[in-house]
Amino acid sequence: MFELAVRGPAFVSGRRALKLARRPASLCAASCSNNSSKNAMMGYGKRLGFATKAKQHFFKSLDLQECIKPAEKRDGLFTGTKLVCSLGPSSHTVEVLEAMLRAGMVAVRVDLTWGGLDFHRATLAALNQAMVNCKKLCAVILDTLGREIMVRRPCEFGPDSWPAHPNPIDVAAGQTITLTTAPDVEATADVWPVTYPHLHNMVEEGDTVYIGRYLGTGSDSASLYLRVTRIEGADIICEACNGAVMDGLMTVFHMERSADSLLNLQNNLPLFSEYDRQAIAALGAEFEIDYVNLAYTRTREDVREARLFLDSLGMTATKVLAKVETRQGLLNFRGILAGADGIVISRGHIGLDVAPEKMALVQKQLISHCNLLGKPVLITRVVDSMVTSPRPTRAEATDIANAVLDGVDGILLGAETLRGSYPVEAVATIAEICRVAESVFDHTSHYDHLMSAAEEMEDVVRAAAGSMAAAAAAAAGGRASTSASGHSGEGAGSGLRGTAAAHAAELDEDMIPSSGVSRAGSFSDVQGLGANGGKSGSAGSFSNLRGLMQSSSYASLQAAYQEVHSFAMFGGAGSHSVAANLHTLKASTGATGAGKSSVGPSAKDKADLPFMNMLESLASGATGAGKSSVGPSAKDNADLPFMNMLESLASSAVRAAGKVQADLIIVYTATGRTAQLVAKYRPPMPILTLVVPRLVNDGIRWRLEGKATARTCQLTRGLLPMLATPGPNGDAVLEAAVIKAALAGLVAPRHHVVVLQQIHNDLCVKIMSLDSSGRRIAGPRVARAAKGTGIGPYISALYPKSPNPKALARAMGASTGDLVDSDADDDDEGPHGSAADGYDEGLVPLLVGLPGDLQTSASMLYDDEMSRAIAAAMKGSASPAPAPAREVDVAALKPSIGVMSP
Ligand SMILES: Nc1ncnc2c1ncn2[C@@H]1O[C@H](COP(=O)(O)OP(=O)(O)O)[C@@H](O)[C@H]1O
Ligand SMILES: C=C(OP(=O)(O)O)C(=O)O
Repeated sequence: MFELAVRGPAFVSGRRALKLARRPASLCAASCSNNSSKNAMMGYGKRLGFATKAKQHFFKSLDLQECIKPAEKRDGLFTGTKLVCSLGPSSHTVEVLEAMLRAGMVAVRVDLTWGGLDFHRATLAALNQAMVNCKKLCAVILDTLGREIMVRRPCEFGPDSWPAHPNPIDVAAGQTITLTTAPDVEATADVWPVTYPHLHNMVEEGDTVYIGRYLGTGSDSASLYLRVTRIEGADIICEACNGAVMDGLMTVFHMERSADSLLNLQNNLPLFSEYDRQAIAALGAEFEIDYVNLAYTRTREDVREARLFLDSLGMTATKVLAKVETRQGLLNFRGILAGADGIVISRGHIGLDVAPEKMALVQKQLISHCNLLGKPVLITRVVDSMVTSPRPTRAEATDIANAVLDGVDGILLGAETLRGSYPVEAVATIAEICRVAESVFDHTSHYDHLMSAAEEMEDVVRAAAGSMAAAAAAAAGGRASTSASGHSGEGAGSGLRGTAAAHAAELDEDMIPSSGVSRAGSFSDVQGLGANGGKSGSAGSFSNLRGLMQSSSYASLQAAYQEVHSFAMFGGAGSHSVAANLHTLKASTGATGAGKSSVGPSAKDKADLPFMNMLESLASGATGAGKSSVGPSAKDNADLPFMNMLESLASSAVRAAGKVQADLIIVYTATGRTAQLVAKYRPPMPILTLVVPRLVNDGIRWRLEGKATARTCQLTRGLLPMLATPGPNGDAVLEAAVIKAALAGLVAPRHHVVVLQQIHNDLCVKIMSLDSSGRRIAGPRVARAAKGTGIGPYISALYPKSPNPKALARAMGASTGDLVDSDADDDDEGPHGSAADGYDEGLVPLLVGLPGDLQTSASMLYDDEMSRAIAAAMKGSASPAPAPAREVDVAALKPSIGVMSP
C-alpha cells in the first residue's frame, strides 16, 4: 500500500484555484487581467450589500408518485431544522417537556415579557429534569421584554405563578378606545393605560396603533387596529377599526406611519428593561442560558450593548440573538447581522410594519443574507392555527416547507407551545414537515451558490486591491511633490487617512438612528436625546433613504445599502470611498466591541464573515496608506486567502461527503465554529458535532468547558451536537460517536462517514467506511490538508476495500489515470492489506498531485475538473511542471490519522 501526497508551496484561495482549474491554464493570466475592474468593483459593491445574484429556489424535482408516498415516521428521526419552543402554562411540566424533546424540540425560549421569575425558574428546573430523563441536550434562550409597550391591566397569578387576565374585553368596530399615558389611571373597558409614558408624543392623528395579545396568533378576533383620531394631553383618543375580543396580556405596536418609506417612529425605551437586567442576572446565575434573544433590535449598537452587559455578568458563553421586528431593524440589518450570533425574524411584528405582499421578499432576503455568513436564522409564527387545532392549515404547512427551502435554520414556536392545546403535536408536525422539505432541498445548488458568491467576492476584491494600489501609488506621488514643496509627507498621508475615516464615520453601518421621532419635534428635548435623537438629527443618509424607500421600497435592502453606504460610488470614487467602505467594514468586524474579553469578538469572530480576511487586510492597507509609501499592492493581496483555512476545510468536508454519498459527517469542534462552517454548506446528511470538553483555567479555578458549545450548536441547521467524554484519545471518542450514530439510526453497515478533525497540527478530512456491523470503522480514506499559512495543502486520499473502488475514486473526482491498481498493494500486505482485517481486496490509493500554478485549498480536493487538470498535468500533458512531491510515509502517518482496525 502506498500513498502519495503532493504539496504546493503556498496556500491560496480555494475559489481562485477552482477558477483557475476550470479554465485552460493558458487563459488564466489573460482572463484575470482582462477583468474589467469597474465591473468587478460594482460587483464588489453589490457583494457588500450581500447577494449579487439572486439565490435560486433550491428544490429538487420529484415525480408526483414519490411526493405522495408516506414519509417515514418514527420517533427520534433526525430533523436538521431546529425547533425552538416558547414555554408557558402549556409546556412547563417535566412530562410535557420530555414529550416535546422526543418530538424534536432542541431549544426552549423563556420569554421575560410574560410570566414571573418563579414560573420561569420552575420551568427551567423541569426542563433540566426532562433533559436528564430522555438524555437530550436542549438549549435555553431568554427573550427580553426590551422596548415592548403594553397595556397596564391588573392580572391574577395562578398556582403555578403564571399570570392571567380573567376578564376579556369585547371591543366593537367603530367604538372609541382611549389609550392614556397618565400614570394613575386604572384600566376600564374603554380606557387603557399604557406602560410607555411618551406614547402621546410619538403618535399623530391618523396613525394606526395595533393592540395584540402577547404572542398573538394573527387571528383577527384578538387583534385590534386603532386609528388615532386626536390627542388630548396624555390621552390618545382612537377609533377601533375592527371588532375584537381582547384577552390576556395586551401589547401595543405603533405602526410605521409611512406606507412606503420610513419615518423612524421609535420609542426611546432602553434595549433592556430593568426587569430584563435583573431577570437575566438571576436566571443566568442559576441556569445555563445559551442565548439572549434581544427584542426590538434596532441597530448593531444594541447587539454590542447586550454583549457588554452579558460579559459584565460573567455570562461570557451566552450568545446574542437579534430579533428583527421593525422596519428600522430591517434597514439596519446588515450591521445587526454582523454583530449578532444569530437572527430571529419576528414575522408577526414585521408583518405589522411592512405590507403583506412584501413579507416573502423580506423573509427570503434576510435568510439568504444569514446563509451567506453562515449564521443561524430562525422564523416565528408558523402554525398559529395549532394553538387551538391539532392540525396545521395547508398554508401553514407549505409556509414551513418553503422556509426550509429558503434555507432557514430553525423555527421559533410561540403561542402554539406556550399556551396552545397541542404543544407536542405542534412540534411533531413541524418536525415532519421540515424533514420532508429538507429531503428535497437542493444541497448542491446551495453549495454552488455559496461557492460562486465566494468566487465573485474574491475577484472583485482583487480588482479593488489593484485599484487601491494604483490610488495609493498616486497618493504617494502626491506626497512626494507636496513634500518637495515644504509639506510633510506624513501629512499628506494622514490626509488620506482622515478622509477615509470621515467617510467611514459618515457611512456608519446603521442607516437609521435608534431613537425616536416626535410628533412636535420636541421629543428629543423631552427625552434629552440630544441633537441626533430627533428628526432633524437624522438628515443625511436618512433623507437619502427616504427617497430610496419611495422609489424602490425597502424590499430592495441591497439597493438601500448601496445607496446609503455609497457603494454605488464605489467604482468611480477612487481610493477614498474604497478605503472608507473597507474601513467601515473593518470597524464592523470588530464585532460586538468587547474585543479583548474572552468572548467578545476576537480575531476568531472575524471568521464569521467569509470574506473578512482579505477585506480587512485591504482596509488596514488602505487606511494605512499614509504610512506606507504605496499601500497594499496587488501582489500582497494575492497572497491572502479568500476563504480561511477552516472554512475551506469545512466546505471540503461537505463536498467530500456529497461525492462519496456519506451518511454522516462528524466534526470535532471546540467553540462550535467549525461545525457552523460545515453546516453553512448545508450537507444533506446530519453533522454529528463532537464537542470534546476542555479543561480551562479562568485565573481562579479550573473548569471543564464544552457543554455550552454543544448546546449553542442546537440552533444551527443540520448539527447534531454530542458532548464527548474528556480523554486524551480522539479515536476512542470517534468510535463512541459512531456507535451513538448507529444507535440513533443515522448510519448502517458499509455506510460512509466523513470526519473533520485536527490531528496534531493538521486539519484532516477523513473519509471512512463502517464495517458490516455498522458500528465500527472499517478503515480510513484520508484526505489531509496541512494547517497553517506557508505550509500549503497537500492532498492524499487512501481508499480501503470498496465494492467498486474505481467507481468510488471516480466519484471523488479522480479520473482513471489517477488510479493505481492495488494488486501490488495486496501482495505486500500493507497496514490494511491482510485478509484477516478484511482488506484482502486491497487498497486503491488515489494519487493526486498539484502542479505549481494550480495550488489549491482543500476546497478543491474533490473538484472533478481540478482533478482532471491535475491528472493531465501529472501526465506531462499540461505545461506547468508539478510541484515537488512529498512522499508521505503511511506507516508514520498511521498513528496520527487514527487508523483503526475493525
Ligand atoms: N477535541 C478535538 N479533537 C480533534 N480535533 C478537534 C478537536 N476540537 C476541535 N478540533 C478540530 O480542530 C480544528 C479547529 O479547532 P478549533 O478552532 O478549536 O475549532 P472550533 O473553531 O470549531 O472551535 C477543526 O478542524 C476542528 O474540527
Ligand atoms: C415577537 C415575536 O414574534 P412575532 O413578532 O412573530 O409575533 C416573538 O415570538 O417573540
